[in-house]
Amino acid sequence: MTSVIVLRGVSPLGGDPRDLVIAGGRIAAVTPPGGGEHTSVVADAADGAAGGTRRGPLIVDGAGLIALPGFVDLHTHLREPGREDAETVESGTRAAALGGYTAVFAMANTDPVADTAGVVEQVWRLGQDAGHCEVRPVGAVTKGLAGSQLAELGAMATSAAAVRMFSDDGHCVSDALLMRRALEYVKAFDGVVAQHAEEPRLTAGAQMNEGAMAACLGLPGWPAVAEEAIIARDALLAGHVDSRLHVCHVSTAGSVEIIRWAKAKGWRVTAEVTPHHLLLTEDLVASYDPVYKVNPPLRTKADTEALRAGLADGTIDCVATDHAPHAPEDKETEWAAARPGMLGLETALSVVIETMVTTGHLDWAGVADRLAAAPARIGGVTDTVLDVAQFAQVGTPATLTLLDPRAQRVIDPAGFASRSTNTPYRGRTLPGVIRATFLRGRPTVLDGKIV
Ligand SMILES: NC(=O)N[C@@H](CC(=O)O)C(=O)O
Ligand SMILES: [Zn+2]
Repeated sequence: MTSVIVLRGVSPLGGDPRDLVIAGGRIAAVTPPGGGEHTSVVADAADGAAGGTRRGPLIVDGAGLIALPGFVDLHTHLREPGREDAETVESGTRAAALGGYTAVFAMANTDPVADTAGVVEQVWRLGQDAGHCEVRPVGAVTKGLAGSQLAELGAMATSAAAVRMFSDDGHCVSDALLMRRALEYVKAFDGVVAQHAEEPRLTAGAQMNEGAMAACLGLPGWPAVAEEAIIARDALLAGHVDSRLHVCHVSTAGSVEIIRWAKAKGWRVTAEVTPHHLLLTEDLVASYDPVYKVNPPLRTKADTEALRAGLADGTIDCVATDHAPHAPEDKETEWAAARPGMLGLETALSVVIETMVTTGHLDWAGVADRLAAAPARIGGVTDTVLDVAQFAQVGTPATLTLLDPRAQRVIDPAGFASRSTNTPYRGRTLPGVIRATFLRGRPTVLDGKIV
């Protein structure tokens, strides 16, 4: 594979077209778009950057494509070890690269649970071997996700996987003292505790959002307050011990208000929203199709609107997919028995365009911040720019994705790289197609296909 690449006529952050020359894993030159006799200028720049060895750069026709920094997903379930039938590190990171991602945080609710240095190192190594994107393992907060004893946080932080984010996701750390201790402990290595905010006593037996729709469908409700009470408590704890809290998959308007309040206090609280909570609402549950079953549940239109506004104004820092693959026997069953969770990696950008760009909530620089720079800051990812203003400048890492904002596609999981098919968007036409992804100057996706 050639080490010099020229991206011809791409629009960084949706701005004026440029030729980007990539060499040595970084942006080596940025020039006005060439073509014709300008080719040699670009090729010369590439040669210079490559140390004078002419190997013939790989030319990528980027006309009409927008270049954004590679996306960072703070919330991915890769299912390995334990449920390799639903997803593996290899298949999940392929899905990630095809979705424009260059780094994913692999959640700890595997089997065995990622609560020791051994398991997080195993996942990290599998990610290195697959090579489709960076894999950053998330360590469990409590042993076995059981919520009673802290896991070996320090051992995971100092392991080869260098864990910085800890979460019992799938479960809430509901014990306030344990949550306080975890927040205090991770300060030693600038870690962050990512909370799945769900007061379990308020959600026992819950099957969907609590409200009129649940009453109508005869399903036990999952009230907004079960999420909001934990977020408020944890924000207070994070403020009290001056540590970093990250709130997973925020789903209610009230949660947005609480996070806005916590940030105004100056506490170190960050938050993510999933694509599905930006787009989908609880009425879909009327079909009783378990593809719409997810934790936290799909909420109301008013909630989606508050989430969009919160993401637009930065109250919610970033988008995270909560990519949750499930095998057919766990998902394609009756509603009450089905596992919660939906796929996200291969459709996230499209849903963000549909809900945030088309609606005028975010421009492309805003998308770059919410999908790449902000999660990189929260997770401590260094290959992605931490400030979108630094993107596509000479010397910055060539970790980026190229997308066609005008192309539409009909979502069909048969074409997904994921091993699972539980997408709630099957049959929908959505905008935006990823054409290429580069990780430190190396193509992971070209022409919409894994390299
Ligand atoms: N979101 C879900 O509905 N499910 C996730 C767990 C989680 O993120 O809470 C899973 O692991 O399947
Ligand atoms: Zn969760």
